Amino acid sequence: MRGPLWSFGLFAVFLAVFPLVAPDPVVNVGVYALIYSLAAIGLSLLMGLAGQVNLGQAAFFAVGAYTQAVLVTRYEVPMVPASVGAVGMAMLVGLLVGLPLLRLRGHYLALATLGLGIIVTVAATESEYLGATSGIYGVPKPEFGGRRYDSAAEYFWLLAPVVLVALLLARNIVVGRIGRALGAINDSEVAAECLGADTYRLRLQVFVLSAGYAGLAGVAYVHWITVVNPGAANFPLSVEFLLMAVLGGTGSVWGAVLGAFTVEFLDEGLRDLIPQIVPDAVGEVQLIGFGIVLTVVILFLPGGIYGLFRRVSARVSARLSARASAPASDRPPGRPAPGDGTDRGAAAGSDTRSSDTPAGGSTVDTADLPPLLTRDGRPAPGEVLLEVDHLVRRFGGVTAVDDVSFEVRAGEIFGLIGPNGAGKTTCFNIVSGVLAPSSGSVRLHGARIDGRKPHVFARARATRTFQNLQIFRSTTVRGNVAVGRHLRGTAGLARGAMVLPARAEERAIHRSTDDFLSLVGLSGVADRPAADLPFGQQRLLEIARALALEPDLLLLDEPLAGLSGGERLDLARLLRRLRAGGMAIVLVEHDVEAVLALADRVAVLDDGRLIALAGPAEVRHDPAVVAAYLGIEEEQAAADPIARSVVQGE
Ligand SMILES: Nc1ncnc2c1ncn2[C@@H]1O[C@H](COP(=O)(O)OP(=O)(O)OP(=O)(O)O)[C@@H](O)[C@H]1O
Repeated sequence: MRGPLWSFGLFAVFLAVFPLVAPDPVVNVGVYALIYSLAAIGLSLLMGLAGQVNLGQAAFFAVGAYTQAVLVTRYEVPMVPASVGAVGMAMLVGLLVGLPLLRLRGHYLALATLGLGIIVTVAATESEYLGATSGIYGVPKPEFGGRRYDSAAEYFWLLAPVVLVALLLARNIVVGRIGRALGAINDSEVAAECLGADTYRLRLQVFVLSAGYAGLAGVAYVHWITVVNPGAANFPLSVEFLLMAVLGGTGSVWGAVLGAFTVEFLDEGLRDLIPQIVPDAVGEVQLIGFGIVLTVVILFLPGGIYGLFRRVSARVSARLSARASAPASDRPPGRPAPGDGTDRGAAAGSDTRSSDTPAGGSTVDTADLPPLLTRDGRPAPGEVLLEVDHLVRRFGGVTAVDDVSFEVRAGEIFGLIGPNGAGKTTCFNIVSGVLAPSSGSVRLHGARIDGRKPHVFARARATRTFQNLQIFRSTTVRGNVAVGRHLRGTAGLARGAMVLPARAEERAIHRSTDDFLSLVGLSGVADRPAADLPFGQQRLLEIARALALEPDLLLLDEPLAGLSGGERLDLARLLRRLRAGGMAIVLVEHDVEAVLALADRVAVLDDGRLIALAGPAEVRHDPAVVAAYLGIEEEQAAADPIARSVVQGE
């Protein structure tokens, strides 16, 4: 989807040369391909980035074309300011449609946009002002500097820079902060939200932008054919845009352009070919052949033409680099120990203010462990950060959380334990906004957050990891951590599209990802696809990604599960250093001994109810806890490696 910048240069050369070498009828098809590619780029952004399907892209195309035609012919507005108005109108309609619909899940947007196409077609047909079925005639060919762009070659050259710029802006959005967040949402909406990505807002922005691209295509269209009629909004054209995006490869801005050229030339070729095979073939019969070819291509090229190109080039470059690095390939990637403080991760902690105040009421001596990720403005250790008050959550007849109350203070590790099905994860889900409570409240930094979305939780400097891993599988290890930096960046759609203003921020994000990866010992695999990591490393990656948010409150759901012995010890040490830095950590963990060794206070849930809340020593001997767990033995504690390491102050 990203595509190197040199490919823009290559494409620019192609666009410059094409009208010189191609015969006029072919250039004419090329003009349509360029016009439609603008609408397809918008659709591709919407489908690939926002994961939404629009079956009425032609409606926005028609809104752009009609607005341009009205402004130019009825009000004599010059072409360029009129274009701004036309694109703005398409975006406004996109905003009005998207505002209610993007709140809904499922395929409502696709259905509603299908309806929008019909509404625009009928409205244009019935409106005398818009010329009814005949449409609006007499839109002039563009004229700049006394030159009229009325031949196919001239119009092609006029459009080429517009398409190039549109392509470049779309590409910048894809590779920047907004594209990264939307890609993460497609992989795991809940995880992206918990890192601060506001799904609704981001999808709405892309939908409006996509409508703007279609509006621009409408402007280019109406100045080429000099007339617009209700057919501009019809369903077959929307399907054609859809085919361009899918055939080229959804989510790839390059794919949209490839798709537009392929569909237009296929269309043209089939128009000539099919009458030779079926002599009386007209209109729709020709389209059957068109449909068959497309179906075959889609069946055998699920990633579209651009996907095929990427797969082939990835295979070739993998072979070349394997050949080049054959002698050194046996070396394992460098992998510093998690939280050992000797790599760049130490810098992430050491360049912030040092803290000499360990957790209030800590049972563990952390004086020997340098604090990590301290930050100015964080509540002082011991101050209440999270207040959970009489929380209840029912699922039908099951009360998963039953009147649970507790507080978590800055600078403490708070254990939340209980047998299977006790309600621990449900508690996490409510606190982090993934679920709304049936009753009760959650306050963070004193403000109520229950029932709000997870991105609100993240904005309040809190985040979480997941019992069932929620890795962003379509990106690299580093890409995952970069999403964790979403709220530490500010580049929106507009600034992200102009790559230069956002460049400094992107560089800073890139650099900081190394710091967070080194905290969990994953620097050596930073550029590997996240999906390729073994389970334990994926768990560590989720922790690094959560730390990238620099939270005041961190909820960890079974962080030790799947880790090797060494990794568990390293993670335990990392958590103690984070606590020393003033972070509050809530730990849900089945390894009870590890929790009792690490935590300052422990809450025990059983069957949704809070049966104990005290220091680890008291919890260990609490009769209700002992009954729930069928006994917690002292010998077990002595044998537990994390417990031993804590006692020894390692
Ligand atoms: N979405 C849901 N729909 C229906 N029941 C649910 C749902 N989520 C949780 N539950 C039920 O709520 C109860 C508590 O589940 P929860 O996952 O919170 O427990 P837990 O303590 O995290 O368990 P474990 O340690 O096994 O992960 C269980 O009985 C579970 O079946």
